[in-house]
Amino acid sequence: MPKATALPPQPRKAAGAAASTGGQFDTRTHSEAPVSLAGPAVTADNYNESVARALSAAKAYETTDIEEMTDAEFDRLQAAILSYEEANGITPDHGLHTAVGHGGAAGGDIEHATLAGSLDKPGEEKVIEFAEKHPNAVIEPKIDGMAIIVRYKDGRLFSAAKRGDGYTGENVTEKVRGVEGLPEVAGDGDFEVRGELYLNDENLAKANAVRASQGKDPFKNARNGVAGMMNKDDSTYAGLFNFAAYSTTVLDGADHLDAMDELAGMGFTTARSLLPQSVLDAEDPMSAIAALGAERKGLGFLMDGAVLKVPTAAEREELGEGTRAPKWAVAYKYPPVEEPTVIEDIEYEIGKTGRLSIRARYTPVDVDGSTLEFASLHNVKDLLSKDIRVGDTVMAYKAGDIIPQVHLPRADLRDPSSQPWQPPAACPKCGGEFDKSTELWRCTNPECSVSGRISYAVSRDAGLDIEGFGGTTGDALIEADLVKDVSDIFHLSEDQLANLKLGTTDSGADRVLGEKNAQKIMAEIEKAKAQPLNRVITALSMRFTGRTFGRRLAAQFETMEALQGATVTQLANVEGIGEKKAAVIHAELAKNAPVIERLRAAGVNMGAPKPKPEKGAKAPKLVTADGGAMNVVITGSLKGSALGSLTRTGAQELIEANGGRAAGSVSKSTSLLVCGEEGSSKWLKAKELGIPVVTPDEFAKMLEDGEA
Ligand SMILES: NC(=O)c1ccc[n+]([C@@H]2O[C@H](COP(=O)([O-])OP(=O)(O)OC[C@H]3O[C@@H](n4cnc5c(N)ncnc54)[C@H](O)[C@@H]3O)[C@@H](O)[C@H]2O)c1
Ligand SMILES: [Zn+2]
Repeated sequence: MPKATALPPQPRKAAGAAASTGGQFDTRTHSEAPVSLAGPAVTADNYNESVARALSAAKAYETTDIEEMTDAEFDRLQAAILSYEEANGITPDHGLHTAVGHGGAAGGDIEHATLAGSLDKPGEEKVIEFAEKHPNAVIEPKIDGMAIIVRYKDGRLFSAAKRGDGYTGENVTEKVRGVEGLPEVAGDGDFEVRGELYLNDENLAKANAVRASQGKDPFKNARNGVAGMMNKDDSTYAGLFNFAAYSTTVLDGADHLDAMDELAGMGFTTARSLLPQSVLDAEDPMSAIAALGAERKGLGFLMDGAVLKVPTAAEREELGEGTRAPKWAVAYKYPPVEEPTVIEDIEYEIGKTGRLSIRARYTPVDVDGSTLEFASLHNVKDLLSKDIRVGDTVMAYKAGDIIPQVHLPRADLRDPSSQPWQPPAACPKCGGEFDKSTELWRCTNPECSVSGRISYAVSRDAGLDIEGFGGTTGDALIEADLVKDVSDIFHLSEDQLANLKLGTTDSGADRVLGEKNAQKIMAEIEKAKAQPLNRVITALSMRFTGRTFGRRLAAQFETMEALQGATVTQLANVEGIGEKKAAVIHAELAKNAPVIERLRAAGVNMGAPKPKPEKGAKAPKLVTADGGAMNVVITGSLKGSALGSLTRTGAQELIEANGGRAAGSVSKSTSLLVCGEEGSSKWLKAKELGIPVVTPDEFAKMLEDGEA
């Protein structure tokens, strides 16, 4: 079971960022040493098993959409195997380091004219060395998909094959006809084009829509998508690929750049044409590589590296081919954008708006240049559907390069005794109940969050009755720190409201409250300044000053000043309050003095002493024969009656303004029941106790005529 950890308040984030995740956590990265999941070194004990694991992963990688490990994990495992073999003089025959495909690919029925090899990825130092040795080398994007070798005969697409084992490959001709960037007709000659079959974001989305319609999980990424789609016998994904060429025999003996231009002229997409080219500076090749890498996000397709190539045919000939890759090119692979790590805890926080945010804390891990430690987990539903558990191995990545996320819990690495995560039963901050009506759970305790307090303060029934202030608008004001307590409402400017950011539109523009709405709310705020004192007291959201006590305190002290000056004993004498509550209210009043002062400064009603009844003035209407206040209970709907415009609190205020006392339930001490529904439980009780019952209309008349 994950333990619930209530966090100390976190530094604020921009409202937009918080809104996009529903999260409140500070997601800054962290500087502890990252974890490496390289696994144990390869030893005599695990050598065979390590090779088998690598071969199995390579096979799955080549022929299915299943990724048994990440590329970085695979590369580390392969390097560990190689170094064990070198240290022990082993000459392996498993094919993991030879030809292509890391032993994963089988040959096929199409023979390649020349070796369809891989690319050497020698690491930064060797890449720099290569650039220094070949100052005329060009740089181009390395697209992450699947290599295909396409042959044209008389200018018509004749065959297409996978790379296979480097010598022969599977025939995929019919699968690639009609693919974007790969024309069916090109000139009139015989030639070969090699290039990458890949998925841009648009085609990945389309392919995933196909999968969704078949009830299948989406592809994990575009690379796995291509492998999975090429493996299918059906034509479900026909046309949903992209193609970009990176080598050709179309111009015999020509410079690489000319050959690529020629292809582009024939209607091919070339790898070079996909990205604005940076020029390779032999003195500082890494800066050009970094510049190309900086374009990675927002490209709309996967690019996993940069390729440095010697462009002239003569030099290529001279340098020749290695056993698995040409010697005239090298690739630099960009650091992975996600890394595996282990979830250590699932943590909760209740934000200012009362929303539950959930995040995972995991073993710190280096991803694309920063160390990550936390991931936003969105909402309860999302977390349950992903089935992420404490102890799980997950992939950590940066979403939009700011807010880290995790995905893909690895069921195969899961401790068999691990338990599914359980959402918290109650608010971890106050123990209150959750409102689960939307995906972002919210604590319903008004005292638990700023938002809870503010929505209570502006509510029509209990508070200052300010319309248009709840929901999104209220939350946005709170997120933007424009409203921290009720007094801030009365110091808002029309400009602040008009420019309040409520979210973003579909096209990414800011959605603001706007002038018209701002004017309406300003008018509501102005009107609220005249609300009766009892509502102002209640709107302060102090403990024990809800509707009923708000009214009793207002009736007793008449002005805010008098209430603030009241001693604990004076407060305790108010009906129903008593010593204990009085001490709390006294302390709350002192604590809220600055808020009250700001309300006063804004012109909010602070009450006025009641004028002494003049001689001959009418006596209050709701008094008993012995001069005490009548206990009046109002129940049922007031709609359609003479009291129809009143809320429950409004009706209770009316009773008290007429000298009565509003009560909630019928008992022996009830003097009168106002009830429009014969036969209701209160009506029956009143009849049973012999208490007079009047309809709302009769009651309104009573107050007019003074016939109580
Ligand atoms: N996750 C796994 O389980 C798993 C298993 C096996 C291999 N792999 C990954 O596969 C990769 C190894 O495959 P590889 O040997 O084919 O190397 P590679 O795919 O990294 O590089 C060679 C390929 O790059 C492609 N390419 C893209 N743009 C190019 C351009 N502009 N010019 C030239 N070539 C371009 C070509 O298809 C070429 O065949 C490694 O990254 C490894 O991590 C992963
Ligand atoms: Zn709470």
